[in-house]
Amino acid sequence: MRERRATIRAVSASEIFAPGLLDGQAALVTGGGTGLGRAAARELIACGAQVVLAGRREEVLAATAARLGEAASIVTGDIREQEDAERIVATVLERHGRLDLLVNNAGGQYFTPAEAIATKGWQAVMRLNVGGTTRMAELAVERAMRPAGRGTIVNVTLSPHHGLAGMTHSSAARAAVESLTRAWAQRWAADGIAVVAVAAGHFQTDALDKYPEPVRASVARTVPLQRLGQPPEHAWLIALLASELGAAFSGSVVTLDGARDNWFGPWPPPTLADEAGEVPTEQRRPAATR
Ligand SMILES: CCCCCCCCC/C=C/C(=O)SCCNC(=O)CCNC(=O)[C@H](O)C(C)(C)COP(=O)(O)OP(=O)(O)OC[C@H]1O[C@@H](n2cnc3c(N)ncnc32)[C@H](O)[C@@H]1OP(=O)(O)O
Ligand SMILES: NC(=O)C1=CN([C@@H]2O[C@H](COP(=O)(O)OP(=O)(O)OC[C@H]3O[C@@H](n4cnc5c(N)ncnc54)[C@H](OP(=O)(O)O)[C@@H]3O)[C@@H](O)[C@H]2O)C=CC1
Repeated sequence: MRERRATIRAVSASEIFAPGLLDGQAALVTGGGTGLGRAAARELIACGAQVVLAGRREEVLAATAARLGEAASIVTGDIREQEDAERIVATVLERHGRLDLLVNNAGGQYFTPAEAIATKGWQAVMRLNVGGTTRMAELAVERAMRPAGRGTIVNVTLSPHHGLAGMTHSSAARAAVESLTRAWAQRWAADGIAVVAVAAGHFQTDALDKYPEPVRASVARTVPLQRLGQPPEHAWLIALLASELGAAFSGSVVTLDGARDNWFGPWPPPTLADEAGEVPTEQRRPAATR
């Protein structure tokens, strides 16, 4: 069996963790087809886990799974919808009979001044980042982790510790996820479940292409390391938290932001505002790709 796996292995061994760190584990990564989710899935597989990638776009998930090999499989669904979320968790259990790790990675927002956020836009960001994250966590606990008496939930958030003046909806949503992480860690401790949040700074994924160019250009220069985070660095932290050490972090928010946070300074940002004080906003994704 070992030999067979070696011949069909699509993901090379972890660069930093011992082989077999996560052997036998089943993981669910929401938003696993792209960016940080894809990198996490790759590292979890490199450490021995079986990984189910969830998201709304089948072609994106399928392309990633093809690159990751047979330890990866996909399930489509929208985590904002209860039926979809239930089906996602049920699919993991049908395939693997267990769910050891939920990486609650699907999330996002758009960049715009607070006063320009429509009620519907505020609700859209809350439904995804707070509602979707909560729904997935509760389903994973009820259907898989509590019955098994073990499990780990990693909530991927973006670090809002200075407040996100250009994304106030996400600032509130991510702060809520941090608070929920602490509360869930207490609530589910007796069930053997660890809950941790990873508060990320700026990582070089395709998703950053959607932010206004002047914003992107200025960011790397303001990180002490003078560079953006790389997805494998984020993925290594996810794998570490999936290991036995994860339990010791339960209730913690681990900040991985190069000491930059996602925001600092006044509004409007002097480097972005034009003479009238206007700041570039974000274009919407074309409907077909949303
Ligand atoms: C280095 C660089 C550093 C850049 C600066 C700092 C970056 C910090 C680092 C963080 C990086 C990341 O998080 S990177 C990850 C980014 N990835 C994502 O954001 C992907 C997921 N995001 C999304 O799907 C969307 O942003 C989200 C709003 C959450 C959901 O969109 P949907 O269209 O599905 O939402 P719906 O429920 O249909 O509601 C749509 C309503 O939302 C509002 N709305 C949605 N997009 C809008 C937009 N662009 N401008 C205005 N309004 C918008 C409108 O009111 C819409 O109503 P109508 O007008 O009536 O339709
Ligand atoms: N890149 C960065 O610098 C940072 C990113 N983050 C956070 O990390 C996470 C991943 O970011 P990143 O990889 O860069 O960005 P992406 O936009 O590539 O990732 C978002 C993923 O979530 C999926 N998704 C979005 N909405 C839903 C939904 N309603 N149901 C199911 N899946 C959904 C998307 O797939 P699909 O559209 O097919 O559903 C996509 O795969 C996000 O939560 C992001 O906010 C935090 C800090 C920094």
